[in-house]
Amino acid sequence: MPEPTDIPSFATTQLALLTTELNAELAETQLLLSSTSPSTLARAGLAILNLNLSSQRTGLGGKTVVELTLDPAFVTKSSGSGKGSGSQDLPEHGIRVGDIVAVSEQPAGAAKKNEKTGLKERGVEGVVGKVGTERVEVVLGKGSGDGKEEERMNQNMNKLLKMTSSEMTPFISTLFGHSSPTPVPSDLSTVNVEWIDPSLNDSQKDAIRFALESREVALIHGPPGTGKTHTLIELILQMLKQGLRLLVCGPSNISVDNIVERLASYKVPMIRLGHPARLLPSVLNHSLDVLTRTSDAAEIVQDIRKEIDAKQASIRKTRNGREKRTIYNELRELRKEFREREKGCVEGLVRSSKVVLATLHGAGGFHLRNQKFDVVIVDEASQALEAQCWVPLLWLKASRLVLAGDHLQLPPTIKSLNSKESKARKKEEKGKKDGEKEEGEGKVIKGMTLETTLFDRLLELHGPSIKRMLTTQYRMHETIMRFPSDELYEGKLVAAEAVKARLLTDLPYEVKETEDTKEPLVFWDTQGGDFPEKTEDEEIGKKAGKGMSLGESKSNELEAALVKLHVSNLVEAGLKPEDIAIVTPYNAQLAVLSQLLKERYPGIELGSVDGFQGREKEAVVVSLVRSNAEHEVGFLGEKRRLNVAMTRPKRHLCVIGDSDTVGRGSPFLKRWMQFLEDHADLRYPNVSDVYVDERGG
Ligand SMILES: Nc1ncnc2c1ncn2[C@@H]1O[C@H](COP(=O)(O)OP(=O)(O)OP(=O)(O)O)[C@@H](O)[C@H]1O
Repeated sequence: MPEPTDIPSFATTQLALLTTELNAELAETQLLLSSTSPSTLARAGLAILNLNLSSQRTGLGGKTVVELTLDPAFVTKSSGSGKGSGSQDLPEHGIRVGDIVAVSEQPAGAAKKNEKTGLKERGVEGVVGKVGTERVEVVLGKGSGDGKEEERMNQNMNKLLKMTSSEMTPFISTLFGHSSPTPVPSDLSTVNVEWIDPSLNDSQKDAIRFALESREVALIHGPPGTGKTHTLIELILQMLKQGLRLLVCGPSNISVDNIVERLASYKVPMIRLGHPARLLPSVLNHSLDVLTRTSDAAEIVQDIRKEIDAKQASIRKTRNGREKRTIYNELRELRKEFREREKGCVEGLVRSSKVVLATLHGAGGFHLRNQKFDVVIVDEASQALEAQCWVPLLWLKASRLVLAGDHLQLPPTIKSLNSKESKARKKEEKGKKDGEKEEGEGKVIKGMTLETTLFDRLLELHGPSIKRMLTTQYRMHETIMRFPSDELYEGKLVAAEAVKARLLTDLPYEVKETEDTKEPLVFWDTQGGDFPEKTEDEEIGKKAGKGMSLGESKSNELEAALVKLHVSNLVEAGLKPEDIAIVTPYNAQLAVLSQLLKERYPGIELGSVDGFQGREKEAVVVSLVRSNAEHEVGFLGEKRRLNVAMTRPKRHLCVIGDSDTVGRGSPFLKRWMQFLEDHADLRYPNVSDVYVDERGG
């Protein structure tokens, strides 16, 4: 077993890494805002220009909501639909509900001509509440409610840094490897559980029993399609039956909402903390903001609200100055009481709640101050920064933890991994002698990055005995599953009966049998150098700035033409474009593919591998892009990225790439290329194939 982690050193390292990361993020946004004009941002879908404030109201939680529509004076041919009534369709943009945005004054007149200098004024921050064809609604105020994410993570790491030995609970000691978790018997089949969901499979039941028996920490390892969330729902229900109080978290709002939605069907009374504009509409009824207005306890708060409204109306009727002043004084008192009662109501609601759900960051908010939970459960834990996980753990003095995730898919996205600052920091680390400490600090742990998650670290510290893996997968055809299972999951994955032999031709609508639709796995091998890659500066923020990067990227136009050929063959056979996704690791290739396909097949989904994690489709085409004489594969070399790419499809996976370049990238890639050669339906395309198609279609 590896050495226990020195806590001050861990905290010092995390603090340094978090600072580097924050600086990298700031630098990227700064660069974008200072070097890019508003109109360029708008072209990239990152801004909407020429908006007017059309209305303003008070929304949920007393937050100000502004509605923005296109200024009729600025309507251009490409935007408005000319309905005449003043409202016009907004131009194409990539702004979505839940995005954090700034509403700022647009440079006018002479300033507009000089707009190359970019948007210096950041404006008012808010969260997008609604997006319509003609209007956007923004809920003003800070996105995450209270406090910046970075500040909260830093506070927690500082707390760890200064932790005294009396504060070191057995739980924290286990999390750093200073003690081992209380052993759980390896055979749990005798543990008696009355299952609420009878359809659970054996590995899911085993994982739940394991988590129920564990005292400090349990990991539930859920490879692609194995029903990780499904398992967590049963675990939550079982823990509630045992009378435990639970805090359920995830790194993103969507990961939390996903659980709220599924728990709701079991009528579990629960509270979802978080900014209402960032929650799915289906979970709003469980949100603290709404419950504060609708629950029984809220009635007494509402009574005062009515009184305030009535008093306010009476001011308008009063001419007498003295009377007015009296009413103002009364109003002030009423408002104070309103705030106190609302606070009491909120506290009461949270205190009486057996399950509270929030993002990891949200769990550090003031609503949960001094709250005690028996177990903290974190879904998608391998997508969360470790410092994020410490927010609920330290703030709520947790003593028992369940993490669900898959450390063999992509970790959280880190911007600073290759930044200048991070390189400088590494150099500085190198200069210091091993074990050298600054006064009052821990030493910096070499080789630690923010990509190392709590899930990874715990596995490394305590070994596989602290986890249980789910092994039946409900997504992929057996042939698609084989390689990732053998390479990454010890060959343990089993395809569920219902999915293991499913083909495109078995879809509930008619798909003709062709040489493509009858194959679960197709490989177009472009080896030979006729399909070369190209290096280009990545376009900014294609599609809503997701995966926005200013670095250089790779594309491969001929390979993109092959993608188009394959897609058109599938569609010709009857497959709906909505059932097809194309994924590629390179944003520049995404742009090329988008131009080639989006207009002809609007329903098709195009995405980066990183952006497609967590998703699935009936048919997936993977464009590998790299093809060069030097056999360079760049970040294709990352196993976890390839794992995500190859485990998205249900019935059909088509890989397009140059086995000669890709196969020399790493032993893993070599084995994958060999596997495809042995098990996929192989095609060796000629450049003329795609040229013919281009002329013909
Ligand atoms: N025991 C089961 N029997 C039948 N279907 C199941 C079972 N467990 C999970 N599934 C199905 O498998 C699919 C994936 O489950 P779920 O959405 O819970 O997984 P996830 O953990 O959220 O996703 P992933 O496994 O991709 O991370 C769902 O369609 C779910 O209905």
